[in-house]
Amino acid sequence: MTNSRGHHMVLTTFMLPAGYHKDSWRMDGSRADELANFDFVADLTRMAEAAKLDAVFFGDIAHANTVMRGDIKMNGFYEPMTTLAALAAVTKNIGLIGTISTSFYEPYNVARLLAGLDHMSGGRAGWNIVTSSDGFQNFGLTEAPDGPTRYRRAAEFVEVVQKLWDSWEDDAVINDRESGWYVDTSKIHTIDHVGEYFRVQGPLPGPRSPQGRPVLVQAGSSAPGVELGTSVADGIYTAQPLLQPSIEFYADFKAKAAAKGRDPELIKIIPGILPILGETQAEADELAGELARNIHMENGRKQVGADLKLDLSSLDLDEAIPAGWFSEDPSRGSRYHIYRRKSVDQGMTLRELIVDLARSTGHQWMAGTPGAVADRMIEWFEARACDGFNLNAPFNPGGFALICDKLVPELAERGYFRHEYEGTTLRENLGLPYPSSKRESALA
Ligand SMILES: Cc1cc2nc3c(=O)[nH]c(=O)nc-3n(C[C@H](O)[C@H](O)[C@H](O)COP(=O)(O)O)c2cc1C
Repeated sequence: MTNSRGHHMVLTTFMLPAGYHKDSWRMDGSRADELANFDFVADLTRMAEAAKLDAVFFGDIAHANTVMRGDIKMNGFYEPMTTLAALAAVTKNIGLIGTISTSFYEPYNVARLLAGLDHMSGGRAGWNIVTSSDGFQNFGLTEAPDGPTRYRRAAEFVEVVQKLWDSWEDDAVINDRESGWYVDTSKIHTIDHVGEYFRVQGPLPGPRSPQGRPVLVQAGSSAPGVELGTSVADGIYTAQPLLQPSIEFYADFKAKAAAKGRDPELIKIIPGILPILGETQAEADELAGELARNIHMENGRKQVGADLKLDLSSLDLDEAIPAGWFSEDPSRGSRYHIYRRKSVDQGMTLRELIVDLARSTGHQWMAGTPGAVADRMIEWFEARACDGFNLNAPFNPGGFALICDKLVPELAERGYFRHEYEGTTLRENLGLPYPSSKRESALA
C-alpha cells in the first residue's frame, strides 16, 4: 500500500437501480423496464463485486411519497432484506448492507433477519440503522414522533439486538452424535431485557452468526443521531459536499467516539459521492448536461419544495429562492441547511437548485475524468475528511459501469483501493475485528 494512511479506502455503493441522478431512468440504455426484477439488480451487484467494492448498500423508506412526486430514485422496488438474501446466493465476497427502521420493527425480528442474512451469505451482512422521519401512517400513527424520542427507542432497540446476537456463545453448537446433544445448552442464554420500550426474554432460536455481530452502519446527523452513531456504529454514512466541513465532522465524530472508549480507527466515515465520468472533461460535462436535460423540472420544483417545506409554485425557475423564505433553525436538519447555503450564499436559481438536488441530494458530485475524480477522492482521504466513499451511480447500468471499470481501477492502481478481497466476511474486508459476545466481555 503506497498511500500515507497505510490502508485503503472503504468503497460501498448506494444501490439504486433506477440511477441516483433523478430521472436518469429516461436515458437511452437504462434498464427501466426491468425495475423490481432480480436479474437487473444481480447484474449491478456482480459488477460491484468484480470491482471488489466492500458492499452494496440498500436504503429503504416505508412509504411512497417521493414516488408520488415523480421521483423513483429512492424506490421501494427492492425491499432490502429479501433482495439481499437473493443476492447472497449469486455472490461470494461482497458485503450486503440493508436498511431497517427501528421505528417499524421489533428487535427480535431484526436480530433474526440480520443473523439469517449473515448465515446465508457466509458473514457478509450489514444493517443501516434508521429511525425514519416519515411513513408512520403505515404503522398506526398519524405523524412521526420527534427525533429524540425515535432515537431513544433506536438506542434500546440496538442494545437488544446486540444482546440477542450474543445470546449463543460462539461454541454453543457441539454436534455431538455420541451424547445425542447438538447444542451445549449451558452456552445459550436468555437476555431478560426489560427497558422503556422492549421486554425481550431471548435467546435467539439459532446459533451466533459468522460475523458474531453483523456490521452496523448509521447516518444520523442530529445530536441524538450522532449520539447513537458514536456509541454503536462501525460505519457512518453522511452527506458532505465540502472538504473543510467534512474534515471537521470527521474529527469531531471520532473524538466523540474515542471519549466513549471506542477505537476511532475502527469507525469508518463514508460520505457519498456522485461521479459523472468521461474520457475528457468535455465528455464528462456533456454527460452531466444530458443527465440534466432528462430532469422533469416541475416534479423537481415539487420535490425541492417538499424537502425545504416551502411553497415554490409561484417562483420563476430562473430566480433564486428569497433568503427570507428560509429558516435558520438548526433543527431543520443538515440537508436543509446545505440547500439554504447554496441558494442564499451561492445565489443558485431554483433551476440550478433543482439540477443540483437531482444530481446529489446534498452529497458531493463531480463531473470529470477518472483521474480527476480519483484526485479529489484521494485528497479527501489523505486530509482525513473520510475513510472512503459511498459511490452513487448517476445512471444505470452505464454510469455504474464507468465507476467500476474506470474510477475504481484508477484508485487501485494508485494504491488507494484493493486489487483482491482480503477476507470472506464484510468485517474482515473492512478491517474490523470479530466481536466477542457481551457475555464474554462481562466475564473477562
Ligand atoms: C447516505 C444516507 C443514506 C440514508 N438512507 C436512509 C434510508 O434508507 N432510510 C431512511 O429512513 N433514512 C435514511 N437516511 C437518513 C438518516 O438515517 C438520518 O435520518 C438523516 O441523516 C438525518 O439525521 P437525523 O435522523 O439524526 O436527523 C440516510 C442518510 C444518508 C446520509
